[in-house]
Amino acid sequence: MITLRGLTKRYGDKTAVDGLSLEVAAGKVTGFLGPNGAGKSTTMRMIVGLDHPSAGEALVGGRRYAGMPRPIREVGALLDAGSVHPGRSARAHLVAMARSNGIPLARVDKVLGLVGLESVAGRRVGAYSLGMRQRLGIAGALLGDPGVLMFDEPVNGLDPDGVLWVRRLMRGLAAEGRTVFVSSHLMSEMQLTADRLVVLGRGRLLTDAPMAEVIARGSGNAVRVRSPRASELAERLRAVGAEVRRTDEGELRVTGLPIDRVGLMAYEAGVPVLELSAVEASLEEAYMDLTGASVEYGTGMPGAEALR
Ligand SMILES: Nc1ncnc2c1ncn2[C@@H]1O[C@H](COP(=O)(O)OP(=O)(O)OP(=O)(O)O)[C@@H](O)[C@H]1O
Repeated sequence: MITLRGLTKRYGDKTAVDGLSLEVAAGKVTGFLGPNGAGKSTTMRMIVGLDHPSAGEALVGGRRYAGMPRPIREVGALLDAGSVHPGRSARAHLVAMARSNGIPLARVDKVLGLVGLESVAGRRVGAYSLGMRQRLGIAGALLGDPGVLMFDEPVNGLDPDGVLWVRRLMRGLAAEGRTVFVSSHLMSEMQLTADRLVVLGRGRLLTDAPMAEVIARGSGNAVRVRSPRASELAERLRAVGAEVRRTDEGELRVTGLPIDRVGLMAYEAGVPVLELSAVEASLEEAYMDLTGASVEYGTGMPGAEALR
């Protein structure tokens, strides 16, 4: 379990992490989300003692990282896949880590096999692709067989096969009772991987809740209806209190009315309907609703014409 109590990090007058208090439970995958610069990496760095909190504390299994005699046996982390010396081989890197942490060398081949790097383990890491470096970083996190694992953007640079592999790995580690804390900007992937979500915005906690609850709170559940007389239908739907948005020429997104009611109203009004479908709420929409006001480096969502 990871426990954060009033965790705060200031850089000059910038507060990167602002009074964060929460618990990341064992036996679950907890997704860590937030816009660029929200403070996710800084939080993870403080958990593994790479940054010192300006206030508050971060505990793993009730203890500070700095007080652990063999820390990588208790918490494994992939924070920056590019941090390995490029002249070293993957095996040499893992052997050095194992030696300095009292881990049997047999474990090196075990984790190389687990991440699928055994055939290239003797090659210089400098010649590795981004995806291979990610796999090596994951191998390093798993080396000490720790009960707590943290991954900062683990699927960054991985091909679809690698993304699926990471998802299965995270789920498997949680099923073994480990604490898995993982950050990502890929909402669709997170929706498939995490049980619970922690969302940050400008260093502050926006949400700490089960995945299903976060999605249900979003405005994603809706009805899509396509009609050549969309404006007329929109007017009728609004008149009974529905919220109606035009998403495309002749296409409406309706919230606040069940799908049958939308269909019946169109029928009663004699408005032709070309498509009527339920839109499943997605994490992406719920996330956008949650973080809209916290995006620091927003683009204002330009259309393609603005980029020409
Ligand atoms: N060493 C540092 N010195 C000064 N400011 C820093 C330092 N490290 C991080 N920051 C600032 O702290 C804030 C939080 O950064 P952090 O990297 O933790 O965010 P993040 O949520 O991981 O973002 P991203 O999704 O872009 O990786 C940012 O505004 C960043 O510029």
